[in-house]
Amino acid sequence: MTGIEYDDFLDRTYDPAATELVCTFRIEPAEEMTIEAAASRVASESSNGTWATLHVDESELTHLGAVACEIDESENEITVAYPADLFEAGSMPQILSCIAGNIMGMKAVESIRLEDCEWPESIVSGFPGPQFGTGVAREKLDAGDRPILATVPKPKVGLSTAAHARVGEEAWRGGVDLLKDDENLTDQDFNPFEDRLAESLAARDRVEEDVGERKDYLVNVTGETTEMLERVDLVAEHGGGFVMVDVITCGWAAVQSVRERCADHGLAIHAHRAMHAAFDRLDHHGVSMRVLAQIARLCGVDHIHTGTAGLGKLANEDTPGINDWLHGDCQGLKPVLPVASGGLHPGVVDRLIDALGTDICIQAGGGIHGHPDGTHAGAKALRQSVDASLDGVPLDEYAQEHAELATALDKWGAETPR
Ligand SMILES: O=C(COP(=O)(O)O)[C@H](O)[C@H](O)COP(=O)(O)O
Ligand SMILES: [Mg+2]
Repeated sequence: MTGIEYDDFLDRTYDPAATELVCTFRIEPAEEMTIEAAASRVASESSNGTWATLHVDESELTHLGAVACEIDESENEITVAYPADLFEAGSMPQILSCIAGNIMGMKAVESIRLEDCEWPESIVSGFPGPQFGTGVAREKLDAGDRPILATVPKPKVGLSTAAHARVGEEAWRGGVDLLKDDENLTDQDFNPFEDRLAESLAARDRVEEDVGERKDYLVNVTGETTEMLERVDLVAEHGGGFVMVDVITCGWAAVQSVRERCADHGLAIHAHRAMHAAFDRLDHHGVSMRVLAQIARLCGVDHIHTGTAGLGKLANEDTPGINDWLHGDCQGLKPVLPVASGGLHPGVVDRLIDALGTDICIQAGGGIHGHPDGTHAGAKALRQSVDASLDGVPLDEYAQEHAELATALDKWGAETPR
């Protein structure tokens, strides 16, 4: 018989093996508890320990205990190494039930935030990663090396199917690459899914024919999983190239199913992150956007929203740092295209590209449809602001020869909205 206690999960001299999943947490220990004691409880509860000392027959036990191995008292940061055998291959729900499960509500910590993960090959190999990733700019669209431009019709819900498709057509003709549904538009009576899909893709085909640039539609397939897979099939039947999924509200298991079905059809996945802030907005508790983006990449989305580096309407974590991770190597997975969205308009595009580079998608709703001369002019203004930024011409100078941009700058200046 052997006893398993909290102390067994702490070893400050331990050097994690390359096969282990290494997680960084920020923790606030409970009152009168040392950070070492709290760290060992985190490692214990998230692997194979519990609150009581256990007595187990060694011969019947696989050693799967995690080790709290680094503790930075000044930052309240701890590192925990998890043996690969703790995890079921290719199951994101099971991984999260370990590393972001009970520990999030454990009384041994006042608060706990999963900040970052280092994903070993042994775990990554169980996941597909993106099918296209940043390659969509050239494989599915004609964006070349410039940022992909996308727009979401506003109001976000309530437009009829015909109005929605018309707004999309105007935006495509004005120069955006992608029409996108909003996160809460799925299959409601005022704008049914299949009608919207058919009408929008018919409009896309007309525009492609006329302007000679490939365009596409990020149609929101979000729903119950079986329903969602049927919607994915419909997108393929109607000749679409992308689906959009609200990945946090659907859950990662559903995203994994959608990824598999999308591979059958060669469809790319645009990940909207509505509800992410419930996990990541507080800097001392929850799961960071960095980790959510990592999970999304493993599960295989091609685009994911990561914020605007503070230039939009929503609070952002470290957008440049997250984007660097999405663009960088992760055990050979394809890179993911980061999407900047939420309160963007032509007047902030130069600073956005300075902050995030060109390998991004720039998505604007109000910043296009709120243009005083309407959607077509708004789309032209956004494209002009990108062209000016890539040519290194100040926006106000470029606006002297580009009326749509001039009107947008008159309206919004370079302000960051709230
Ligand atoms: O509706 C919009 C953008 O509309 P608008 O351009 O009118 O603000 C997007 O759903 C969110 O901004 C997503 O934000 P994030 O990318 O931060 O998840
Ligand atoms: Mg939205």
